Parts: sequence; C-alpha cells; structure tokens
Amino acid sequence: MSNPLIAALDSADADQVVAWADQLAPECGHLKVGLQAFTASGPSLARAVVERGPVFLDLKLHDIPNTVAGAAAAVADLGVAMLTVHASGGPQMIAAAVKAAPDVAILAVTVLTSLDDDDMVAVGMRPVDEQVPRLAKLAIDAGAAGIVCAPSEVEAVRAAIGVDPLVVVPGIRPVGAATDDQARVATPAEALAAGASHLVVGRPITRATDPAAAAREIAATL
Ligand SMILES: O=C(O)c1cc(=O)[nH]c(=O)n1[C@@H]1O[C@H](COP(=O)(O)O)[C@@H](O)[C@H]1O
Repeated sequence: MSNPLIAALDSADADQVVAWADQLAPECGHLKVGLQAFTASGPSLARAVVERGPVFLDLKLHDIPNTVAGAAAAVADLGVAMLTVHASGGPQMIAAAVKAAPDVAILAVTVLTSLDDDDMVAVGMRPVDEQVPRLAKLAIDAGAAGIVCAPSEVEAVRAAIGVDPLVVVPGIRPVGAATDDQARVATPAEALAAGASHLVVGRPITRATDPAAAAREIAATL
C-alpha cells in the first residue's frame, strides 16, 4: 500500500510551510497546500512544496465552469498531483476542471467535515448521510478521480461509487487528540478500515513539537 497520509501544511507563513514540507515529505505520501498558505503566498509557495514532494492543492474551487476551468489549467502548470473543487458546483463544473487539468487528480469535496445535521438544516440541505453519497456519485459520474468526505460517511460513499475512486478523508484525530473545529471525526485506523484511500491530518501533526515524529506515530497505527 502506498503511504495514505496527507499532511495539511496550514500556515500563512511561507517559511513555516516549507520547513514542514522538508520535515514531512519523507513521512507522508502527499503534502497539502491549502487556502491559507496559497492565499498568503501563492503559486511560488506551491512550486516550492512541489520540489519537496507530491502536492495536494486544496483550493476547493466553486465557480462557473469557465472560471473553474481557467483556474484548474493554471493549477496544472504548477505540477501538483491533486486539486479540490466543491462537488456542489455541479457536474458541468467538475467536468470542466477534469478536462482543463487532465494530469491532476480532481477531488470533489462533498460536505465539509466541520458541518453537522443542524448546519445542513440551516443552509437548506439534506442530512449529511444523504447528501454525501449523492454528491460523491454525482462527482465520480462527472469524471472526478475521487471525493473528500468525513470518516463517518466512507462506507456509504464506497457503496455509492465502488472501490476504485480515491476517498480522501479529513477530520482525522488520533485517540485523545482535540477535535478543534471538526464536527465529524475518527481515528486514522478507523477511517482506513472504513475504506478511505487517503487521510488528511493537519494540527495533530503541525502542532506537535516534532511534526515528523507525530506523523511517524500516526503511520505506526495504520
Ligand atoms: O478538502 C479538505 O482537505 C478538507 C475538507 C473538509 O471537509 N474538511 C477539512 O478539514 N479539510 C481540510 O483538512 C485539513 C484538516 O486539518 P486539521 O483539522 O488540522 O487536521 C484542513 O486543511 C482542512 O482545510
């Protein structure tokens, strides 16, 4: 099995992100550059991380198909391995990203792991356990390489999309770790057992005194 661990390098400080990339590239299958780091430091930081390991660029694009296609083409030029879009942008938007960046694995985010059923009611959407498999199927049918969901939905998602697509799972917390702003969490081993192909872990690694050791400890539980 290839290394399923994705370290989320969430900081507005480019030097910190590069330092984490140096420490964590040997321990993790992918390095995630997200909205905070990319908004603060942009494509030059993404390129610096690409030089250190395979990059998951998590921009969660959500716009009209033409605009998303343009952004996805620009991302493809950075040499990243994975890119997120929001599944709720719809099949035409997802297909436009896939077509514009054929060498990048397009991942569709279903329902953010910070949301629970009360939040879904507030925004007028179906409950999490209905919405997530529905959006996952829609995204894979539109050509996405995989989806992003919380650990609690992985089994239902696998039933909806089968064994082949990537299922990337944030909301991962080692036993006893703080949940922070995540509403739907599980341990790394639980998420893998449910059928996740990749695990996204941020603060439990980056807040540690020794991030590489924290990543190794998580890998040892898998
Ligand atoms: O697309 C993501 O990676 C993502 C989707 C989602 O629904 N929830 C979620 O937490 N994430 C990202 O996963 C990471 C989780 O970080 P920690 O909560 O610190 O482990 C962050 O970088 C989030 O942006």
